[in-house]
Amino acid sequence: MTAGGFDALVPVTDPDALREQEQAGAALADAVRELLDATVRTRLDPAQLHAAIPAVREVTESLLADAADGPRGLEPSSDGRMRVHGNPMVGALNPFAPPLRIDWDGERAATRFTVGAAYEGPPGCLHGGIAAAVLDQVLGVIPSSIGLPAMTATLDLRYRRPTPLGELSATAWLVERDGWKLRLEGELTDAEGEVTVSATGLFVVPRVAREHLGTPTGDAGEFAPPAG
Ligand SMILES: CCCCCCCCCCCCCCCC(=O)SCCNC(=O)CCNC(=O)[C@H](O)C(C)(C)COP(=O)(O)OP(=O)(O)OC[C@H]1O[C@@H](n2cnc3c(N)ncnc32)[C@H](O)[C@@H]1OP(=O)(O)O
Repeated sequence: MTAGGFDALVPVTDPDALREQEQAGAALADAVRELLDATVRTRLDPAQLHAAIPAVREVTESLLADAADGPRGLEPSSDGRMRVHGNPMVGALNPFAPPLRIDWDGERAATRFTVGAAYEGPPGCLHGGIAAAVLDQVLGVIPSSIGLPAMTATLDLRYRRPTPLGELSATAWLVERDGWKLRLEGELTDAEGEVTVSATGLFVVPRVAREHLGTPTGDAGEFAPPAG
C-alpha cells in the first residue's frame, strides 16, 4: 500500500503522451505474456533452451536501463483514473496478469478472460489460487467503483468443480453495505456457463483511506474507479 497515495494525485499534463506510453507498455506486456506461455509450453531440447537465454537476458537488461526501483504502486491521477500498473490480475504492464478487463454497470462487475498453460493447477485446469485472485479482484472492483476503495478482510471460496483452462468469466455484486464494510459475492464460470467457484467477501475501507473519503456516503470526491 502506498502511504499517502490518496492525497497525492499525479497530475496528467500531457494525456496524449501518457496514453502512448501506456499503450506501448501494455503492448510490451502482451509480448512478454506470449513469451511466458511459450516458456511453459516449449519442448525444445536443453541446448536449444540454453541458447535462448542470452537473448531474453539482453531484453531484460535493455528494459532496466530506465526502471523504477521497486513496485509502481497505485497512481490516482488527476484525469480521474486509478492506475494499477503492476496488479497481477488487471495490471496493464504486468505480463503475468491474464489481464482482466472488468466492467462495472452499476449493479455487477464482470469480466471475460482467457487463461492458458501458465495458470494450470490440476491437469488442464485453473490453479485454485488463481481462481481466488480473480474473484478477489472482481469483488474488489465494486467498492472502488462506488467510491469506497476497500481491502479484502475475508474471502470465502467454494470450489464446486474443476475450472477448465480457456475462456472464463467472472462476475460479482454487492450484497450489503454497513458503514465502511461491504459484503460482496461473486462467481467464476466456465465456457459452458457452469459456475465452478463461488465467493463471499468482506471488504473494509482501511482507516488510512477513510480520512480522505470523508463520511461514508459513497462520495469519493476526486477518486474514480480503477482502470480494472
Ligand atoms: C492508501 C489506501 C489504499 C486503500 C485500498 C485501495 C484498494 C484499491 C484496490 C482495488 C482492487 C483490489 C482487489 C484486491 C483486493 C486485495 O487483494 S487487498 C489485499 C489483501 N487484504 C489485505 O491485505 C488487508 C489487510 N488488513 C487490513 O489492512 C485491515 O485489517 C483491514 C481489513 C483493511 C481493516 O482495516 P482497519 O483499518 O483495520 O479497520 P477496523 O477499523 O479495524 O475495522 C473496521 C470494521 O471492519 C471489521 N473487520 C476488519 N477486519 C475484519 C475481518 N478480517 N473480519 C471481519 N470483520 C473485520 C471490524 O470488526 C470493524 O467492524 P465494526 O467495529 O466497524 O463493526
